[in-house]
Amino acid sequence: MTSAPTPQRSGLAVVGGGKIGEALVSGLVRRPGAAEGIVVVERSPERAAQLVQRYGVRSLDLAGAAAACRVLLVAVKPQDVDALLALLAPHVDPGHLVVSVAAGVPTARIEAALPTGTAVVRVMPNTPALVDEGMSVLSAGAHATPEHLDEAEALLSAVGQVRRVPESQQDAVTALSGSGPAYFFFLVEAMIDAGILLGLPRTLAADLIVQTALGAATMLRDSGEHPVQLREAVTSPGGTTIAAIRELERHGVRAALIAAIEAAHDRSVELGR
Ligand SMILES: NC(=O)C1=CN([C@@H]2O[C@H](COP(=O)(O)OP(=O)(O)OC[C@H]3O[C@@H](n4cnc5c(N)ncnc54)[C@H](O)[C@@H]3O)[C@@H](O)[C@H]2O)C=CC1
Ligand SMILES: O=C(O)[C@@H]1CCC=N1
Repeated sequence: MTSAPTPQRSGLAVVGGGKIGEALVSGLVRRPGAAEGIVVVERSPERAAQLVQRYGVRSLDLAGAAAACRVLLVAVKPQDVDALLALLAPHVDPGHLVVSVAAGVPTARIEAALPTGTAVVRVMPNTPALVDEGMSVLSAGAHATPEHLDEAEALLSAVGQVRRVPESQQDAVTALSGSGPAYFFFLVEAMIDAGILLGLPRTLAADLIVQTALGAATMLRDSGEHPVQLREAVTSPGGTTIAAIRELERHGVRAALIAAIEAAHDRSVELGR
């Protein structure tokens, strides 16, 4: 008996057009001609219409998207993944690659809900994909080949950097780079508040801090120096910076950051159960 031929498809379906779904779509459509190959599947019709209007992508239901697209990118909340996979499973065949960005959810749980042998790649992206400065970290499921990983990497490298890790490291990755942008935004927000306390206009305080964050991030990336060296270069003997650093240490900011990131890791593990 010969099995039915696997359909040849191209294209990407983003299932779940929320915050990260939009960040990925917005970056991916910047490639010339890409928008016509991108489909969104969104539970909310209003949200679907918004994404179609903003990015020129198509909106289809799950069956239509699975028929049209090779890569099915699952971007719903971890709590909604099981319900979604139950709806998706009847439409998945060996010609598909399923990519999940759901925090914490192991590839084994996704594979168990889909036809036996389905190729699954777990990815932790982050929202700076919106500006092509994303950090996406990939892990292969049991049936994903190096070619599947290459395919997922090619997709995500359009919106920033890509790394590969064993899946056992994904909860830590989620806590660092997945949630990471929020920590920096929080820090920036607090620093702007400090400017307000010191009597600066809010717009000036924001301009000073955003440019300082950008400059510091660029130095971290490009100087080849360790963060400690860069911080020491700012910290003049008997000066202003050491007065601030002493307060940061006195308030346990280093320990607070470590504890916060550990809490994010633990929540990722919990979401995966
Ligand atoms: N927001 C972020 O920075 C990141 C989020 N993630 C992961 O991405 C996933 C989505 O997160 P967000 O975008 O923040 O959530 P969100 O709540 O903004 O978006 C989820 C979207 O999925 C849609 N949806 C739910 N069930 C659906 C279904 N059955 N069919 C079609 N659409 C459906 C919802 O209407 C909503 O628009 C989560 O699993 C999260 O762990 C991963 C990395 C970063
Ligand atoms: O907060 C969350 O659960 C998601 C996963 C990583 C970033 N946002």
